[in-house]
Amino acid sequence: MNMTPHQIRLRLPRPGFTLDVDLALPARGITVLFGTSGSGKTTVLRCVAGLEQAAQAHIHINGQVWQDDAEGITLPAWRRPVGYVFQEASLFDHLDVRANLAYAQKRARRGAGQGESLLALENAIALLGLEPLLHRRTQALSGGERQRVAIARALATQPELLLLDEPLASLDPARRQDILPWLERLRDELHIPMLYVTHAMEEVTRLADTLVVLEQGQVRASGPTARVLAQVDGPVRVGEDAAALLDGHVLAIDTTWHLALIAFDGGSVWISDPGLPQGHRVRLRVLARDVSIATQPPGYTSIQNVLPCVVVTIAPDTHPSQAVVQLSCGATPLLARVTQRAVDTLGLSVGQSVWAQVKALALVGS
Ligand SMILES: Nc1ncnc2c1ncn2[C@@H]1O[C@H](COP(=O)(O)OP(=O)(O)OP(=O)(O)O)[C@@H](O)[C@H]1O
Repeated sequence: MNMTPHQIRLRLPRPGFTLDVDLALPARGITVLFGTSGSGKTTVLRCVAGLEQAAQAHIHINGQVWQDDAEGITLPAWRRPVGYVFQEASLFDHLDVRANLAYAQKRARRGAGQGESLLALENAIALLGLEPLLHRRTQALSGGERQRVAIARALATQPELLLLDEPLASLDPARRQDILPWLERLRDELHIPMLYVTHAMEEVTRLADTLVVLEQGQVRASGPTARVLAQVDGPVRVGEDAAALLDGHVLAIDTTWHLALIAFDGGSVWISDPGLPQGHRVRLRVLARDVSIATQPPGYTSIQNVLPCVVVTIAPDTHPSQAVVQLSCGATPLLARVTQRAVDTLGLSVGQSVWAQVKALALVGS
């Protein structure tokens, strides 16, 4: 993948809080900024958009300098080609969906030809599936539909970077489930990077290609999501939620038993057939509590997935009876939560070859 340089370095001191981050965004895909309330996530987005002035900033996006204090360059907010999606979509209520989008398209950045900007509008409508809604009044939209319009509106301005600040936070759980597939589609199909703020673990595991964990204005961890989540001493290993990610694709479907075989870098697992076609990309969240360990290949077991792995680390868990074992299955990290007694009786040690057992029914593909 072409890793074009999108560099964001920001320093902003405030009383009792200093933002100090250095991020290199991949050319495309979703980089999630994750962290507790007050860790500085929104401030990063506001500084990048030019809505707030960092004391020192170096923001280079797609080969352009948006801000470089060492060079005395600061583009005003209105000249930065950025799309911004907020928690609440503030649409014009007196206009229908198409008119809301057309208004944004007219504001498309200078230099873009009329044809190019109309194409951006039509692409945004298609990407967010808005054709059936184009003539609806915005008051007649559900919360999830409003957010899809807000995202399309941001894309109609032909941004080079899309900023999304907790776009699902104001939606109820059912509406959130409706919109997640659209965000997955953006992640897979958009050719610009997205910086996405959330403190919801489900959005991290479903959407993030790259994960940046902020704590009190500082970057505590960053990197490919699967790697950051699998750090047993990392900031995201939270209680019952400790989990690893398997990024794979549908390799085969067993129609007799309604199972699908998902291949990932290091092996394959059976899951209940999610109804996706062969070759479709699938991301699986594997909770540490659903993984057990055997030191011999197990026979006569109901467990459908037995993966040869190597023990990478063994760390204490939140309760003294438990341990979290980081395993590597080929190139893919896995986590297993087991009892300290099991670690002792099995004589588990770093570097040992073991078999991870994962129940097929514990895995849900998306
Ligand atoms: N305009 C402002 N002036 C001064 N301090 C601010 C301002 N906006 C935010 N802060 C403070 O800066 C810190 C970071 O705030 P920020 O809103 O970026 O955090 P966040 O991670 O986005 O939080 P949340 O998840 O609650 O939205 C907090 O301590 C906050 O109180």
